Amino acid sequence: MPKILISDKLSPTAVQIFRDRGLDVVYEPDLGKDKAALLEAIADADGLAVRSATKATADVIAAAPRLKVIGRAGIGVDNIDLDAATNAGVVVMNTPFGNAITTAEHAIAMMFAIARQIPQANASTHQGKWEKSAFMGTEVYGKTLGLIGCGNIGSIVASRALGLKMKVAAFDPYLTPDRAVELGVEKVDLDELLARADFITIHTPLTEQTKNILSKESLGKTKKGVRIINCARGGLVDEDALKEALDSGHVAAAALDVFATEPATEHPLFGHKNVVCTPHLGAATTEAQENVALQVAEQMADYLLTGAITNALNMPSVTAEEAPKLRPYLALAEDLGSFAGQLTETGVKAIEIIYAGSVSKLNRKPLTQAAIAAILKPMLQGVNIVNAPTIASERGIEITETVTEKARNFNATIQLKVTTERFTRTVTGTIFGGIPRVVEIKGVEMEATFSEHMLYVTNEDKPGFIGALGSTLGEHGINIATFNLGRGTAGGDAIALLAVDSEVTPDVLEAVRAIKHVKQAKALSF
Ligand SMILES: NC(=O)c1ccc[n+]([C@@H]2O[C@H](COP(=O)([O-])OP(=O)(O)OC[C@H]3O[C@@H](n4cnc5c(N)ncnc54)[C@H](O)[C@@H]3O)[C@@H](O)[C@H]2O)c1
Ligand SMILES: O=C(O)[C@H](O)COP(=O)(O)O
Repeated sequence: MPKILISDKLSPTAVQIFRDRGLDVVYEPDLGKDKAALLEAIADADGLAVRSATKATADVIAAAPRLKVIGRAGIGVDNIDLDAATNAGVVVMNTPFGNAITTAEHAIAMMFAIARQIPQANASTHQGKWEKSAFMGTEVYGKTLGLIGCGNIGSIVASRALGLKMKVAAFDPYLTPDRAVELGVEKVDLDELLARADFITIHTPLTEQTKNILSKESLGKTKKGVRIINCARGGLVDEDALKEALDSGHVAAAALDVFATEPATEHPLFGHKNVVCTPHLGAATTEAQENVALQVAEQMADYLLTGAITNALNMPSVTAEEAPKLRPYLALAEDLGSFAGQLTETGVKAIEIIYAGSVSKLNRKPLTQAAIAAILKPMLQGVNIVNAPTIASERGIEITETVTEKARNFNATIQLKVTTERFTRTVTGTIFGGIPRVVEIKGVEMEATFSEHMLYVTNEDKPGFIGALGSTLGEHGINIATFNLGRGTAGGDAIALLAVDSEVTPDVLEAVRAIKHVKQAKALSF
Protein backbone atom coordinates (compact mmCIF):
# COMPACT_ATOMS: atom_id res chain seq x y z
CA MET A 1 0.00 0.00 0.00
CA PRO A 2 1.53 3.38 -0.97
CA LYS A 3 2.60 5.53 1.96
CA ILE A 4 2.04 9.28 2.27
CA LEU A 5 4.10 11.52 4.50
CA ILE A 6 2.47 14.84 5.43
CA SER A 7 5.22 17.04 6.82
CA ASP A 8 3.41 20.39 7.26
CA LYS A 9 0.23 21.48 8.97
CA LEU A 10 -2.69 20.39 6.78
CA SER A 11 -6.38 20.17 7.50
CA PRO A 12 -7.38 16.73 8.91
CA THR A 13 -9.46 16.39 5.74
CA ALA A 14 -6.30 15.41 3.86
CA VAL A 15 -5.48 12.62 6.31
CA GLN A 16 -9.05 11.35 6.09
CA ILE A 17 -9.07 11.34 2.29
CA PHE A 18 -5.78 9.46 2.09
CA ARG A 19 -7.09 6.86 4.56
CA ASP A 20 -10.46 6.57 2.80
CA ARG A 21 -8.62 5.91 -0.45
CA GLY A 22 -6.70 3.07 1.23
CA LEU A 23 -3.33 4.80 1.59
CA ASP A 24 -1.03 4.67 4.61
CA VAL A 25 -0.58 8.14 6.13
CA VAL A 26 1.98 9.53 8.51
CA TYR A 27 0.95 13.02 9.67
CA GLU A 28 3.81 14.98 11.25
CA PRO A 29 2.80 18.66 11.02
CA ASP A 30 6.14 19.96 12.37
CA LEU A 31 8.45 17.62 10.46
CA GLY A 32 9.17 20.25 7.81
CA LYS A 33 11.05 22.25 10.44
CA ASP A 34 13.33 19.31 11.37
CA LYS A 35 15.52 18.37 8.41
CA ALA A 36 17.19 15.35 10.03
CA ALA A 37 13.86 13.84 11.05
CA LEU A 38 12.42 14.58 7.61
CA LEU A 39 15.31 12.79 5.87
CA GLU A 40 14.63 9.73 8.01
CA ALA A 41 10.85 9.75 7.73
CA ILE A 42 10.78 10.15 3.95
CA ALA A 43 12.87 7.03 3.28
CA ASP A 44 9.88 4.78 2.58
CA ALA A 45 7.33 7.37 1.41
CA ASP A 46 5.63 7.17 -2.00
CA GLY A 47 4.08 10.61 -1.62
CA LEU A 48 5.02 13.78 0.25
CA ALA A 49 2.35 16.38 1.04
CA VAL A 50 3.62 19.84 2.04
CA ARG A 51 2.77 23.51 2.47
CA SER A 52 5.63 26.02 2.52
CA ALA A 53 7.51 25.06 5.69
CA THR A 54 8.97 21.82 4.32
CA LYS A 55 11.89 22.43 2.00
CA ALA A 56 11.80 19.56 -0.49
CA THR A 57 15.42 20.05 -1.54
CA ALA A 58 17.51 17.72 -3.70
CA ASP A 59 18.89 15.83 -0.67
CA VAL A 60 15.39 15.28 0.73
CA ILE A 61 14.23 13.91 -2.63
CA ALA A 62 17.35 11.74 -2.91
CA ALA A 63 16.61 10.28 0.53
CA ALA A 64 13.28 8.94 -0.78
CA PRO A 65 13.93 6.20 -3.34
CA ARG A 66 10.22 5.25 -3.50
CA LEU A 67 8.95 8.82 -3.87
CA LYS A 68 6.59 9.28 -6.84
CA VAL A 69 4.73 12.48 -6.07
CA ILE A 70 5.09 15.68 -4.08
CA GLY A 71 1.82 17.52 -3.49
CA ARG A 72 1.86 21.19 -2.50
CA ALA A 73 -1.30 22.14 -0.62
CA GLY A 74 -1.15 25.67 -1.96
CA ILE A 75 0.24 27.56 -4.93
CA GLY A 76 3.91 28.53 -4.64
CA VAL A 77 6.38 25.68 -5.19
CA ASP A 78 9.54 27.66 -4.48
CA ASN A 79 10.16 25.33 -1.50
CA ILE A 80 10.38 22.34 -3.86
CA ASP A 81 13.44 21.64 -6.02
CA LEU A 82 11.55 21.06 -9.24
CA ASP A 83 14.63 20.02 -11.23
CA ALA A 84 15.67 17.49 -8.61
CA ALA A 85 12.13 16.09 -8.49
CA THR A 86 11.93 15.89 -12.28
CA ASN A 87 15.30 14.16 -12.50
CA ALA A 88 14.14 11.65 -9.92
CA GLY A 89 10.90 11.00 -11.84
CA VAL A 90 8.83 12.58 -9.07
CA VAL A 91 5.67 14.37 -10.21
CA VAL A 92 5.16 17.73 -8.47
CA MET A 93 1.59 19.00 -8.21
CA ASN A 94 0.02 22.03 -6.56
CA THR A 95 -3.51 23.32 -6.01
CA PRO A 96 -3.52 26.48 -8.12
CA PHE A 97 -6.99 27.76 -7.29
CA GLY A 98 -7.69 26.47 -3.77
CA ASN A 99 -6.46 29.52 -1.86
CA ALA A 100 -6.66 32.21 -4.58
CA ILE A 101 -9.84 33.93 -3.30
CA THR A 102 -8.56 33.87 0.27
CA THR A 103 -5.22 35.39 -0.72
CA ALA A 104 -6.87 38.04 -2.87
CA GLU A 105 -9.08 38.95 0.10
CA HIS A 106 -5.98 39.24 2.28
CA ALA A 107 -4.42 41.66 -0.20
CA ILE A 108 -7.59 43.77 -0.13
CA ALA A 109 -7.65 43.58 3.69
CA MET A 110 -4.02 44.74 3.75
CA MET A 111 -4.86 47.58 1.39
CA PHE A 112 -7.55 48.82 3.78
CA ALA A 113 -5.25 48.23 6.76
CA ILE A 114 -2.72 50.69 5.36
CA ALA A 115 -5.30 53.07 3.87
CA ARG A 116 -6.91 53.55 7.30
CA GLN A 117 -4.03 52.51 9.62
CA ILE A 118 -6.35 50.02 11.28
CA PRO A 119 -3.64 47.93 13.08
CA GLN A 120 -2.01 51.06 14.51
CA ALA A 121 -5.36 52.57 15.57
CA ASN A 122 -6.37 49.24 17.09
CA ALA A 123 -3.17 49.01 19.16
CA SER A 124 -3.56 52.62 20.34
CA THR A 125 -7.21 52.15 21.32
CA HIS A 126 -6.40 48.96 23.23
CA GLN A 127 -3.84 50.99 25.16
CA GLY A 128 -6.66 53.30 26.34
CA LYS A 129 -5.53 56.24 24.20
CA TRP A 130 -8.24 57.95 22.23
CA GLU A 131 -6.11 59.31 19.39
CA LYS A 132 -8.93 60.39 17.11
CA SER A 133 -6.80 62.80 15.09
CA ALA A 134 -3.66 60.63 14.86
CA PHE A 135 -4.94 58.26 12.22
CA MET A 136 -6.06 60.26 9.22
CA GLY A 137 -6.69 57.82 6.39
CA THR A 138 -7.26 57.89 2.65
CA GLU A 139 -10.23 56.66 0.59
CA VAL A 140 -9.65 53.94 -1.95
CA TYR A 141 -12.65 55.12 -4.00
CA GLY A 142 -11.52 56.56 -7.35
CA LYS A 143 -7.87 55.72 -6.65
CA THR A 144 -5.67 53.75 -9.04
CA LEU A 145 -4.60 50.29 -8.00
CA GLY A 146 -1.46 49.14 -9.85
CA LEU A 147 -1.52 45.39 -10.19
CA ILE A 148 1.79 43.68 -10.93
CA GLY A 149 0.82 40.18 -12.05
CA CYS A 150 -2.70 39.51 -13.23
CA GLY A 151 -3.07 35.73 -12.96
CA ASN A 152 -5.43 33.82 -10.67
CA ILE A 153 -5.01 35.99 -7.58
CA GLY A 154 -4.30 39.27 -9.37
CA SER A 155 -7.49 38.99 -11.40
CA ILE A 156 -9.59 38.32 -8.28
CA VAL A 157 -7.98 41.34 -6.60
CA ALA A 158 -8.87 43.36 -9.70
CA SER A 159 -12.52 42.33 -9.55
CA ARG A 160 -12.75 43.24 -5.84
CA ALA A 161 -11.00 46.59 -6.43
CA LEU A 162 -13.35 47.41 -9.30
CA GLY A 163 -16.22 46.66 -6.92
CA LEU A 164 -14.72 49.30 -4.61
CA LYS A 165 -14.84 51.71 -7.56
CA MET A 166 -11.07 51.86 -7.93
CA LYS A 167 -9.35 52.10 -11.32
CA VAL A 168 -7.12 49.12 -12.01
CA ALA A 169 -3.96 49.32 -14.14
CA ALA A 170 -2.27 45.96 -14.64
CA PHE A 171 1.27 45.12 -15.68
CA ASP A 172 1.62 41.50 -16.78
CA PRO A 173 3.47 40.65 -20.01
CA TYR A 174 1.33 37.52 -20.39
CA LEU A 175 -2.00 39.33 -20.00
CA THR A 176 -3.71 39.45 -23.39
CA PRO A 177 -5.56 42.64 -24.41
CA ASP A 178 -8.81 40.61 -24.65
CA ARG A 179 -8.41 39.27 -21.12
CA ALA A 180 -7.67 42.79 -19.85
CA VAL A 181 -10.93 44.01 -21.42
CA GLU A 182 -12.81 41.03 -19.97
CA LEU A 183 -11.42 41.82 -16.49
CA GLY A 184 -12.10 45.54 -16.84
CA VAL A 185 -8.47 46.48 -16.21
CA GLU A 186 -6.16 48.71 -18.21
CA LYS A 187 -3.08 46.88 -19.48
CA VAL A 188 -0.04 49.11 -18.99
CA ASP A 189 3.72 48.79 -18.92
CA LEU A 190 5.58 48.81 -15.63
CA ASP A 191 6.78 52.40 -15.83
CA GLU A 192 3.26 53.68 -16.47
CA LEU A 193 1.93 51.65 -13.57
CA LEU A 194 4.64 52.99 -11.27
CA ALA A 195 3.90 56.57 -12.33
CA ARG A 196 0.12 56.34 -11.96
CA ALA A 197 -0.67 54.03 -9.06
CA ASP A 198 -1.86 55.21 -5.65
CA PHE A 199 -1.65 51.62 -4.38
CA ILE A 200 0.58 48.90 -5.83
CA THR A 201 -0.08 45.22 -5.13
CA ILE A 202 2.13 42.40 -6.40
CA HIS A 203 0.80 38.99 -7.53
CA THR A 204 3.58 37.32 -9.51
CA PRO A 205 5.70 34.30 -8.73
CA LEU A 206 9.29 34.96 -7.63
CA THR A 207 11.45 34.40 -10.72
CA GLU A 208 14.68 35.80 -12.15
CA GLN A 209 12.53 38.44 -13.93
CA THR A 210 10.38 39.39 -10.95
CA LYS A 211 13.05 39.39 -8.20
CA ASN A 212 13.15 42.92 -6.76
CA ILE A 213 10.61 44.09 -9.33
CA LEU A 214 10.03 46.89 -6.82
CA SER A 215 13.70 47.91 -6.58
CA LYS A 216 15.22 51.21 -5.46
CA GLU A 217 15.02 52.37 -9.07
CA SER A 218 11.40 51.38 -9.65
CA LEU A 219 10.29 52.73 -6.26
CA GLY A 220 11.89 56.00 -7.39
CA LYS A 221 9.45 56.10 -10.31
CA THR A 222 6.38 55.83 -8.10
CA LYS A 223 4.13 58.71 -7.01
CA LYS A 224 4.95 60.34 -3.68
CA GLY A 225 2.59 58.88 -1.10
CA VAL A 226 2.17 55.53 -2.87
CA ARG A 227 1.17 52.55 -0.72
CA ILE A 228 2.66 49.08 -1.40
CA ILE A 229 1.15 45.66 -0.70
CA ASN A 230 2.99 42.35 -1.10
CA CYS A 231 1.02 39.16 -0.44
CA ALA A 232 2.87 37.14 -3.10
CA ARG A 233 6.48 36.30 -2.29
CA GLY A 234 9.33 37.81 -0.32
CA GLY A 235 12.06 39.01 -2.66
CA LEU A 236 9.66 40.76 -5.04
CA VAL A 237 10.24 44.02 -3.15
CA ASP A 238 13.75 45.14 -2.28
CA GLU A 239 13.26 45.41 1.48
CA ASP A 240 16.18 47.83 2.05
CA ALA A 241 14.99 50.13 -0.72
CA LEU A 242 11.47 49.99 0.68
CA LYS A 243 12.72 50.97 4.14
CA GLU A 244 14.60 53.91 2.66
CA ALA A 245 11.51 55.05 0.74
CA LEU A 246 9.32 54.69 3.84
CA ASP A 247 11.82 56.57 6.01
CA SER A 248 11.96 59.43 3.50
CA GLY A 249 8.15 59.53 3.33
CA HIS A 250 8.10 58.87 -0.42
CA VAL A 251 6.21 55.61 0.22
CA ALA A 252 3.38 56.41 2.62
CA ALA A 253 2.83 52.85 3.85
CA ALA A 254 3.54 49.21 3.13
CA ALA A 255 1.73 45.99 3.94
CA LEU A 256 3.78 42.82 3.85
CA ASP A 257 2.58 39.25 4.26
CA VAL A 258 5.76 37.70 2.86
CA PHE A 259 9.46 38.29 3.47
CA ALA A 260 12.74 37.53 1.75
CA THR A 261 13.66 35.25 4.66
CA GLU A 262 10.94 33.28 6.40
CA PRO A 263 10.07 32.71 9.13
CA ALA A 264 10.82 36.42 9.66
CA THR A 265 11.33 36.86 13.37
CA GLU A 266 13.59 39.90 13.05
CA HIS A 267 13.34 42.48 10.32
CA PRO A 268 14.46 46.09 9.73
CA LEU A 269 10.85 47.03 8.93
CA PHE A 270 9.41 45.59 12.14
CA GLY A 271 8.24 48.43 14.36
CA HIS A 272 8.06 50.94 11.48
CA LYS A 273 5.01 53.12 12.12
CA ASN A 274 3.80 52.90 8.53
CA VAL A 275 4.30 49.19 8.01
CA VAL A 276 1.70 46.49 8.58
CA CYS A 277 2.93 42.88 8.66
CA THR A 278 1.31 39.46 8.80
CA PRO A 279 3.21 36.15 9.08
CA HIS A 280 2.49 34.70 5.60
CA LEU A 281 -1.23 34.47 6.32
CA GLY A 282 -2.41 34.96 2.72
CA ALA A 283 -3.86 31.44 2.53
CA ALA A 284 -4.87 31.19 6.17
CA THR A 285 -8.62 30.78 6.17
CA THR A 286 -10.59 27.70 7.10
CA GLU A 287 -12.11 27.62 3.63
CA ALA A 288 -8.81 27.84 1.76
CA GLN A 289 -7.11 25.27 3.97
CA GLU A 290 -10.02 22.85 3.48
CA ASN A 291 -9.86 23.42 -0.28
CA VAL A 292 -6.13 22.86 -0.66
CA ALA A 293 -6.03 19.87 1.71
CA LEU A 294 -8.92 18.18 -0.08
CA GLN A 295 -7.54 18.92 -3.54
CA VAL A 296 -3.98 17.86 -2.83
CA ALA A 297 -5.06 14.61 -1.18
CA GLU A 298 -7.43 13.71 -4.04
CA GLN A 299 -4.81 14.59 -6.67
CA MET A 300 -2.03 12.62 -4.98
CA ALA A 301 -4.26 9.60 -4.32
CA ASP A 302 -5.52 9.70 -7.93
CA TYR A 303 -1.97 9.67 -9.24
CA LEU A 304 -0.73 6.89 -6.98
CA LEU A 305 -3.81 4.71 -7.40
CA THR A 306 -4.98 5.39 -10.97
CA GLY A 307 -2.23 7.29 -12.79
CA ALA A 308 -4.46 10.37 -13.27
CA ILE A 309 -2.40 13.58 -13.20
CA THR A 310 -3.89 16.96 -12.26
CA ASN A 311 -2.13 20.29 -11.76
CA ALA A 312 1.35 18.84 -12.21
CA LEU A 313 4.17 21.25 -12.91
CA ASN A 314 6.46 18.69 -14.55
CA MET A 315 4.10 16.25 -16.32
CA PRO A 316 1.23 16.57 -18.79
CA SER A 317 -2.24 16.18 -17.28
CA VAL A 318 -4.08 12.86 -17.46
CA THR A 319 -7.72 12.88 -16.43
CA ALA A 320 -9.30 10.16 -14.29
CA GLU A 321 -11.29 9.14 -17.38
CA GLU A 322 -8.18 8.96 -19.57
CA ALA A 323 -5.96 7.11 -17.10
CA PRO A 324 -7.49 3.61 -17.50
CA LYS A 325 -7.62 4.00 -21.31
CA LEU A 326 -3.99 5.07 -21.41
CA ARG A 327 -2.66 2.38 -19.09
CA PRO A 328 -2.27 -0.45 -21.67
CA TYR A 329 -0.79 1.97 -24.21
CA LEU A 330 1.66 3.30 -21.64
CA ALA A 331 2.81 -0.29 -21.14
CA LEU A 332 3.05 -0.72 -24.93
CA ALA A 333 5.00 2.55 -25.38
CA GLU A 334 7.39 1.46 -22.62
CA ASP A 335 7.87 -2.04 -24.02
CA LEU A 336 8.43 -0.81 -27.57
CA GLY A 337 10.77 1.91 -26.32
CA SER A 338 12.69 -0.56 -24.21
CA PHE A 339 12.93 -2.92 -27.18
CA ALA A 340 14.24 -0.18 -29.48
CA GLY A 341 16.55 1.19 -26.78
CA GLN A 342 18.13 -2.18 -26.04
CA LEU A 343 18.88 -2.68 -29.72
CA THR A 344 20.40 0.78 -30.12
CA GLU A 345 24.17 0.88 -29.89
CA THR A 346 25.07 4.33 -31.21
CA GLY A 347 23.86 7.83 -30.35
CA VAL A 348 20.19 8.56 -30.99
CA LYS A 349 19.60 11.50 -33.32
CA ALA A 350 15.84 11.44 -33.74
CA ILE A 351 12.76 9.63 -32.47
CA GLU A 352 9.45 9.64 -34.30
CA ILE A 353 6.40 8.21 -32.58
CA ILE A 354 3.64 7.31 -34.99
CA TYR A 355 0.18 6.85 -33.50
CA ALA A 356 -2.31 5.11 -35.77
CA GLY A 357 -5.97 4.25 -35.26
CA SER A 358 -7.85 4.73 -32.00
CA VAL A 359 -4.71 5.48 -29.95
CA SER A 360 -4.20 8.63 -32.04
CA LYS A 361 -7.26 10.13 -30.32
CA LEU A 362 -5.91 9.59 -26.79
CA ASN A 363 -3.83 12.02 -24.75
CA ARG A 364 -0.51 11.18 -26.42
CA LYS A 365 1.90 13.32 -24.38
CA PRO A 366 2.43 10.80 -21.57
CA LEU A 367 2.75 7.98 -24.13
CA THR A 368 5.44 9.90 -25.99
CA GLN A 369 7.28 10.64 -22.74
CA ALA A 370 7.10 6.98 -21.72
CA ALA A 371 8.45 5.85 -25.09
CA ILE A 372 11.32 8.37 -25.06
CA ALA A 373 12.28 7.43 -21.50
CA ALA A 374 12.31 3.72 -22.33
CA ILE A 375 14.38 4.23 -25.51
CA LEU A 376 16.99 6.32 -23.70
CA LYS A 377 17.12 4.28 -20.49
CA PRO A 378 19.77 1.75 -21.64
CA MET A 379 22.04 4.65 -22.67
CA LEU A 380 21.37 7.38 -20.13
CA GLN A 381 21.33 7.05 -16.39
CA GLY A 382 18.48 8.68 -14.55
CA VAL A 383 16.09 9.19 -17.44
CA ASN A 384 12.44 8.71 -16.54
CA ILE A 385 8.97 9.49 -17.86
CA VAL A 386 9.01 12.90 -16.13
CA ASN A 387 12.39 14.20 -17.30
CA ALA A 388 12.56 12.40 -20.69
CA PRO A 389 11.60 15.41 -22.88
CA THR A 390 14.11 17.67 -21.10
CA ILE A 391 16.91 15.12 -21.41
CA ALA A 392 16.10 14.45 -25.08
CA SER A 393 16.16 18.16 -25.83
CA GLU A 394 19.42 18.69 -23.88
CA ARG A 395 20.98 15.95 -26.03
CA GLY A 396 19.70 17.51 -29.25
CA ILE A 397 17.47 14.50 -30.01
CA GLU A 398 14.68 15.54 -32.35
CA ILE A 399 11.29 14.25 -31.20
CA THR A 400 8.31 14.18 -33.54
CA GLU A 401 4.82 12.77 -33.21
CA THR A 402 2.85 11.67 -36.26
CA VAL A 403 -0.82 10.82 -36.13
CA THR A 404 -2.85 8.82 -38.63
CA GLU A 405 -6.48 7.99 -38.08
CA LYS A 406 -6.32 4.46 -39.50
CA ALA A 407 -3.98 1.67 -38.44
CA ARG A 408 -3.17 -0.95 -41.07
CA ASN A 409 -4.54 -4.37 -39.97
CA PHE A 410 -5.14 -3.28 -36.38
CA ASN A 411 -7.47 -1.12 -34.33
CA ALA A 412 -4.52 0.87 -33.02
CA THR A 413 -0.75 0.79 -33.32
CA ILE A 414 2.21 2.71 -31.96
CA GLN A 415 5.31 2.73 -34.12
CA LEU A 416 8.68 3.99 -32.94
CA LYS A 417 11.15 5.13 -35.58
CA VAL A 418 14.57 5.58 -33.99
CA THR A 419 17.29 7.22 -36.05
CA THR A 420 20.83 6.70 -34.80
CA GLU A 421 24.17 7.75 -36.22
CA ARG A 422 24.11 4.54 -38.31
CA PHE A 423 20.54 3.90 -39.45
CA THR A 424 16.81 4.15 -38.80
CA ARG A 425 15.03 1.26 -37.09
CA THR A 426 11.28 0.84 -36.67
CA VAL A 427 9.29 -1.23 -34.24
CA THR A 428 5.51 -1.34 -34.10
CA GLY A 429 3.17 -2.69 -31.47
CA THR A 430 -0.47 -3.03 -30.66
CA ILE A 431 -2.70 -4.04 -27.78
CA PHE A 432 -4.52 -7.29 -28.23
CA GLY A 433 -6.41 -9.00 -25.41
CA GLY A 434 -5.20 -6.16 -23.17
CA ILE A 435 -1.56 -7.19 -23.72
CA PRO A 436 1.18 -5.24 -25.54
CA ARG A 437 2.44 -7.07 -28.61
CA VAL A 438 5.13 -6.30 -31.15
CA VAL A 439 3.79 -6.66 -34.72
CA GLU A 440 6.61 -5.25 -36.83
CA ILE A 441 10.37 -4.92 -36.52
CA LYS A 442 12.44 -3.16 -39.20
CA GLY A 443 9.67 -3.66 -41.76
CA VAL A 444 9.32 -7.37 -40.97
CA GLU A 445 5.90 -8.44 -39.75
CA MET A 446 5.65 -10.77 -36.77
CA GLU A 447 3.60 -11.22 -33.63
CA ALA A 448 5.11 -11.59 -30.19
CA THR A 449 4.43 -10.58 -26.61
CA PHE A 450 7.13 -9.13 -24.33
CA SER A 451 8.66 -11.37 -21.62
CA GLU A 452 11.16 -10.94 -18.86
CA HIS A 453 13.92 -12.73 -20.80
CA MET A 454 14.05 -12.57 -24.59
CA LEU A 455 16.45 -13.37 -27.37
CA TYR A 456 16.46 -11.32 -30.56
CA VAL A 457 18.20 -12.80 -33.57
CA THR A 458 18.51 -11.54 -37.13
CA ASN A 459 19.57 -14.12 -39.67
CA GLU A 460 19.50 -15.12 -43.30
CA ASP A 461 16.33 -17.05 -44.00
CA LYS A 462 18.01 -20.42 -44.72
CA PRO A 463 16.98 -24.05 -43.94
CA GLY A 464 18.37 -25.51 -40.73
CA PHE A 465 18.61 -22.27 -38.80
CA ILE A 466 15.60 -22.85 -36.54
CA GLY A 467 16.73 -26.33 -35.56
CA ALA A 468 20.28 -25.15 -34.90
CA LEU A 469 19.04 -22.30 -32.69
CA GLY A 470 16.74 -24.63 -30.70
CA SER A 471 19.56 -27.14 -30.19
CA THR A 472 22.07 -24.48 -29.12
CA LEU A 473 19.68 -23.09 -26.52
CA GLY A 474 18.84 -26.61 -25.32
CA GLU A 475 22.55 -27.43 -24.93
CA HIS A 476 22.85 -24.40 -22.65
CA GLY A 477 19.82 -25.38 -20.57
CA ILE A 478 17.67 -22.52 -21.90
CA ASN A 479 14.00 -23.44 -22.19
CA ILE A 480 12.09 -21.72 -25.00
CA ALA A 481 8.68 -20.33 -23.97
CA THR A 482 7.62 -18.82 -27.32
CA PHE A 483 9.34 -18.73 -30.71
CA ASN A 484 8.24 -16.04 -33.14
CA LEU A 485 9.54 -15.67 -36.65
CA GLY A 486 9.18 -13.12 -39.38
CA ARG A 487 10.90 -12.51 -42.68
CA GLY A 488 10.90 -9.91 -45.42
CA THR A 489 11.18 -12.18 -48.47
CA ALA A 490 11.85 -15.92 -48.74
CA GLY A 491 15.59 -16.45 -48.43
CA GLY A 492 16.10 -12.80 -47.39
CA ASP A 493 16.53 -11.25 -43.96
CA ALA A 494 14.59 -12.85 -41.11
CA ILE A 495 14.02 -12.09 -37.47
CA ALA A 496 13.53 -14.53 -34.60
CA LEU A 497 12.18 -13.24 -31.31
CA LEU A 498 12.13 -15.81 -28.54
CA ALA A 499 10.82 -15.65 -25.01
CA VAL A 500 12.93 -17.89 -22.79
CA ASP A 501 12.61 -19.01 -19.18
CA SER A 502 16.01 -17.85 -17.95
CA GLU A 503 18.55 -15.13 -18.58
CA VAL A 504 20.44 -15.26 -21.86
CA THR A 505 24.02 -15.03 -20.61
CA PRO A 506 27.00 -13.77 -22.70
CA ASP A 507 28.25 -17.35 -23.32
CA VAL A 508 24.83 -18.35 -24.71
CA LEU A 509 24.85 -15.28 -26.93
CA GLU A 510 28.31 -16.17 -28.18
CA ALA A 511 27.10 -19.67 -29.08
CA VAL A 512 24.04 -18.26 -30.88
CA ARG A 513 26.18 -15.80 -32.83
CA ALA A 514 28.34 -18.72 -33.97
CA ILE A 515 25.34 -20.44 -35.64
CA LYS A 516 25.53 -20.35 -39.42
CA HIS A 517 23.38 -17.60 -41.02
CA VAL A 518 23.08 -15.56 -37.77
CA LYS A 519 23.82 -11.87 -38.37
CA GLN A 520 23.04 -10.41 -34.95
CA ALA A 521 21.95 -11.77 -31.57
CA LYS A 522 20.93 -9.74 -28.54
CA ALA A 523 19.60 -10.61 -25.11
CA LEU A 524 16.68 -8.43 -24.11
CA SER A 525 14.94 -8.06 -20.78
CA PHE A 526 11.61 -6.44 -19.93
N1 LIG B 1 0.70 35.01 0.69
C1 LIG B 1 0.24 33.82 0.48
O1 LIG B 1 -0.05 33.07 1.40
C2 LIG B 1 0.04 33.33 -0.91
C3 LIG B 1 -1.01 32.47 -1.20
C4 LIG B 1 -1.19 32.01 -2.49
C5 LIG B 1 -0.31 32.42 -3.47
N2 LIG B 1 0.71 33.25 -3.17
C6 LIG B 1 1.62 33.73 -4.21
O2 LIG B 1 0.91 34.67 -5.01
C7 LIG B 1 1.55 34.75 -6.28
C8 LIG B 1 0.51 34.75 -7.39
O3 LIG B 1 -0.18 33.53 -7.39
P1 LIG B 1 -1.23 33.20 -8.56
O4 LIG B 1 -1.96 31.99 -8.14
O5 LIG B 1 -2.01 34.39 -8.92
O6 LIG B 1 -0.24 32.84 -9.75
P2 LIG B 1 -0.58 32.85 -11.30
O7 LIG B 1 0.46 32.02 -11.93
O8 LIG B 1 -2.01 32.53 -11.54
O9 LIG B 1 -0.35 34.38 -11.70
C9 LIG B 1 0.91 34.95 -11.74
C10 LIG B 1 0.88 36.03 -12.80
O10 LIG B 1 2.14 36.69 -12.79
C11 LIG B 1 2.43 37.01 -14.13
N3 LIG B 1 3.85 37.26 -14.31
C12 LIG B 1 4.84 36.36 -14.46
N4 LIG B 1 6.01 37.00 -14.64
C13 LIG B 1 5.73 38.31 -14.61
C14 LIG B 1 6.54 39.47 -14.73
N5 LIG B 1 7.86 39.39 -14.95
N6 LIG B 1 5.93 40.67 -14.64
C15 LIG B 1 4.60 40.78 -14.43
N7 LIG B 1 3.78 39.69 -14.33
C16 LIG B 1 4.35 38.49 -14.41
C17 LIG B 1 1.95 35.80 -14.91
O11 LIG B 1 1.74 36.11 -16.27
C18 LIG B 1 0.67 35.47 -14.20
O12 LIG B 1 -0.43 36.06 -14.83
C19 LIG B 1 2.55 33.62 -6.31
O13 LIG B 1 3.81 34.12 -5.98
C20 LIG B 1 2.07 32.71 -5.20
O14 LIG B 1 3.10 31.91 -4.69
C21 LIG B 1 0.89 33.73 -1.91
O1 LIG C 1 1.82 29.67 -2.21
C1 LIG C 1 0.91 29.54 -1.40
O2 LIG C 1 -0.07 28.79 -1.58
C2 LIG C 1 0.93 30.39 -0.18
O3 LIG C 1 2.14 31.04 -0.04
C3 LIG C 1 0.48 29.71 1.05
O4 LIG C 1 1.53 29.11 1.74
P1 LIG C 1 1.24 28.25 3.06
O5 LIG C 1 0.52 27.03 2.63
O6 LIG C 1 2.56 27.94 3.63
O7 LIG C 1 0.39 29.09 3.96
